Amino acid sequence: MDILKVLSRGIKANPKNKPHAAGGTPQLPSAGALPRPQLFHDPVSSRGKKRKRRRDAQDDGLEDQEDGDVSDVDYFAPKKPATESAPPTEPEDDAPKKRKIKLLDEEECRQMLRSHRLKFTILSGPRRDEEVKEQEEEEPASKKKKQKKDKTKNADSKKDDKGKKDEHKKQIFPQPLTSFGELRHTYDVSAQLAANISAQGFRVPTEVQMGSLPLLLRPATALKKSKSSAEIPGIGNGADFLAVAPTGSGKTITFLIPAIDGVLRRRAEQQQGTDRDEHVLEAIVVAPTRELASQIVNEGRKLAIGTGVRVVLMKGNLRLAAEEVQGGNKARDEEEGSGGEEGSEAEESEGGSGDEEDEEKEEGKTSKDGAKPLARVDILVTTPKILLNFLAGKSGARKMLPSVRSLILDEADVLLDPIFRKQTMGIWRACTHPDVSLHCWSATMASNVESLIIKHLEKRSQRGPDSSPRPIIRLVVGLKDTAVPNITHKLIYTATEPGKLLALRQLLHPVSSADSGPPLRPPFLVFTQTIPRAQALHDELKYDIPLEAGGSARVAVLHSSMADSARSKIMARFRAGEVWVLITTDVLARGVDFAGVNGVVNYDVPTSAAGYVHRAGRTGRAGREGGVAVTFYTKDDIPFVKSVANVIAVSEKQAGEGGGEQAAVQQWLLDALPKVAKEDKRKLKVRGVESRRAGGKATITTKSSWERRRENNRVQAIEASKKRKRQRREEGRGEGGEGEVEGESGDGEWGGLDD
Ligand SMILES: Nc1ncnc2c1ncn2[C@@H]1O[C@H](COP(=O)(O)OP(=O)(O)OP(=O)(O)O)[C@@H](O)[C@H]1O
Repeated sequence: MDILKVLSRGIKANPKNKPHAAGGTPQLPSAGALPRPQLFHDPVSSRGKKRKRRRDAQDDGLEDQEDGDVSDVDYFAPKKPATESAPPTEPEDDAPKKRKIKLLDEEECRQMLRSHRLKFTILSGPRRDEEVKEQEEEEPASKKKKQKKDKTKNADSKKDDKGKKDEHKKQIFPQPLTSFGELRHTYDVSAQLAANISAQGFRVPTEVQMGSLPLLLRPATALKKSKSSAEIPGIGNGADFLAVAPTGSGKTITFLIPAIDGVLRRRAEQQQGTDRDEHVLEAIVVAPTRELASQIVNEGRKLAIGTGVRVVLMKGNLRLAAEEVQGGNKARDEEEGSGGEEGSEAEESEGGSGDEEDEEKEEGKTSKDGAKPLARVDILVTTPKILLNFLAGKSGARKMLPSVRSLILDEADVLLDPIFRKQTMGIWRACTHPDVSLHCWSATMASNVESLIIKHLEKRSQRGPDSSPRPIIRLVVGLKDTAVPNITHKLIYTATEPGKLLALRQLLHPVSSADSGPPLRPPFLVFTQTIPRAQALHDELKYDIPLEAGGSARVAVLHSSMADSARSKIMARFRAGEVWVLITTDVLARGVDFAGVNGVVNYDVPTSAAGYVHRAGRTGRAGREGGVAVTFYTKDDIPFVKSVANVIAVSEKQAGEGGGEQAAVQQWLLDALPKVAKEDKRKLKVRGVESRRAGGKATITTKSSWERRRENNRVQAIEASKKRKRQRREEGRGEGGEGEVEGESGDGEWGGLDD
């Protein structure tokens, strides 16, 4: 069925839209035939060396397939849930045999990393011996200075800190992963894990995979050819890691592969005759919403098929192996953060509250059933609060998770934002293994969040002699972190709210609206600021799809105050292509991967630049081109639209389309938009545009307030006229039936207009 044709509801076909008008199979842009998962591949001419294409990589046949036809890939197929019992895709014996691969020298690494816009920086780390000496010599002097000048104390220590950090901020050039085949040959991952990765059908690693996997799997091998790495103390113990990479760039498998590999390796080291039934909780992945957590579990299970590694979603009734300690950490909790202080709207917008309510209900069941057997878990995936509830324990006792070696924060910036900070820090503190590593992932990372991570990691590394010192390494993919370079952006001004709804309808019926922006083809996501607005928009749009095309079932709404089961059903229907227009709040803005989504509509402007990046990033996944993000703004948004306009301008620049007539954001607009004060930005992030909060202009309708008032007056006038008629009739009856006609004119009907 031609979706576009049906949606156009019989309007004459625009000859410009030939393929669809002709009734041909629609080529849905985001499901296009040539997904290039790599976003950047610049020619690098510096230092006169050209990138060599290695023989070994060609042998794997992976690079050669990069440009192959993948039109057979069905992006609308529902995501297959991974089941534990599924047979291994490739038995160990049939897995590719290991081959030795020559490592690139440092200059080759540098060239290749630069060409893919990968930048590794050491943010902090243990000092070299000579540095420690130097610092000790300086210390007494700086102490005196501190006592002397109380006022300048903070400024001085900040300067010192900055100096120290800068000293350590050096770049490194680890081996890039040029093909997935290298995981087995060079980085020694298990044959089964390698087979599971290959079964996913990925052909080339994305940039974040290219950069991170060698370093996270085998840091010693990844840095073997790097002369500068000899000067990085502690690198042999691995690294705490921060990765900032574009939306849809495959971060999920990038953190899951090392987590699964870590479990398998330790098993192999500890018990030679591996007992597959013994499970020790080794890694925790924290994600902000239930939808994202379930998706990660599903991805993890696909990678873990046949390895014996159990990837489990945290539930309220799950009992984990934990160590109980007396006395709470209340004081520290309070000191750490202001969890929840930002108010319910912010929690809703990030999916905090709704999930947690459901989880709390489940938790109720747990407490009655204390004797449940321990869950068999190697890798736990959780939202913050449900795990924290488990850890909180009763009567002052607090549970710790000493076996956890790796804490992974997906969407780390939001997990360390005040909304979730207290909960996330609580989980981090419960991971008491001296060598626990922290890996943070996101498409956006504000500098204050990065500083917070560094501060806590540094504090932690000073804890005691048991912990092995290691550096903190940051990887940034791309020129700037706040961009979505591979999609088309549109910023559309409508003077009023009703105008916005009309414009959205035109996008739904693109044939009739040649100049209302790019045609949007279903499926697409529509984001609103609040739950009431999402519901109201759903009410407005649900009858827009004709019955013969599926009618109201094609439009759905999903938000955090819905029951968990309803949310899951809608997710499944959207993934299966049954729902074409999904109206939602920021609960689906982060992490959720719908491969076939062609467009994103910001019906309400996102409340921050990061918010825009994540929403827009729901389309154009894995480098697919053709995705469109349309953002509407009205008068009310003008004070806040600059951050979104900036992201669009940067995205176009990264894509090499900056400036010119075609740019979605012209320079004059950037210049004209007012700058937002810091305090207003903060308020906007927390509360959104004030007038759209419930009680303000939460209602969504095509009618202007003037029209609505006129309609209301008309109804009242008709009522009044009828009443008068009745009265006169009664009076006439009393006075002999005179005067019935007089006064029955339209005067009454229009009389209410001036009130
Ligand atoms: N090497 C690859 N080649 C092609 N597709 C890939 C590759 N790696 C991952 N993918 C696919 O890319 C899509 C996006 O991946 P993923 O959800 O991990 O992105 P992400 O970086 O976490 O995005 P976000 O920042 O939005 O959370 C998924 O459908 C995944 O299966």
